[in-house]
Amino acid sequence: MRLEARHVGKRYGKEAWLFRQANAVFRTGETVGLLGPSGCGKSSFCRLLSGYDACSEGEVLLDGAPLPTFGYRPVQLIFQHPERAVNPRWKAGAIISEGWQPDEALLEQLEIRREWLKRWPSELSGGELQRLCIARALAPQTRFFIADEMTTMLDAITQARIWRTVLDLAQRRGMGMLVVSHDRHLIDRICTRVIDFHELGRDRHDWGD
Ligand SMILES: Nc1ncnc2c1ncn2[C@@H]1O[C@H](COP(=O)(O)OP(=O)(O)OP(=O)(O)O)[C@@H](O)[C@H]1O
Repeated sequence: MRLEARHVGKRYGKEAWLFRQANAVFRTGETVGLLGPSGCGKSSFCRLLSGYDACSEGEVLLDGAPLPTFGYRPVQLIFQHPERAVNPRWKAGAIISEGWQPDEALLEQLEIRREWLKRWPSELSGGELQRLCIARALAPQTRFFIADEMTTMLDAITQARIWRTVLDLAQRRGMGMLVVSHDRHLIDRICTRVIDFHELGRDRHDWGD
């Protein structure tokens, strides 16, 4: 499968364009790293790619067709801030099984404890909540998995364990991965290709506001 950003641009309200004419193609089976300085628009780009936000111009295509607007999302995004990705009025057990029922083995690999499932999001740490979000996003229908600073809030050992689990699943299922991180060491270790956000094929001279 192929996920494509075609002449994509984003601006918030009447603010200046954050980026324009961004082009990129991602394929299932590859793990791509996305690098760029803080504030350049990487998270915004990921939200467009996963269908969580609308492009101000251009389009995102999955095998040549627009992303589905209902049902389970084939392009899953793990946000940098998990507390913004969950419904605070749902208990963890309902959150995790929103799109599918993760199996015991996955919960164990992500070190998710059963008792967390009875708690409200506000009763969980950022790292615990992030692991629930990761499990929620790993349904068999996920074709692309976008990790936006996914493990920043976790300790090194938990980070390594989670990446091993996610990468192993990605390989077995032939998922496509897009990894956004300021950790160059992580990107170099796990990615098959690295792209610089500023090199997504846009011409800064033609922006205009
Ligand atoms: N919903 C929004 N409304 C208005 N401005 C926004 C919104 N989301 C992001 N921005 C602005 O867009 C710019 C880019 O933010 P974004 O989070 O996409 O960058 P980033 O490259 O992911 O940064 P970082 O590496 O620090 O996470 C920032 O100036 C941010 O304040």
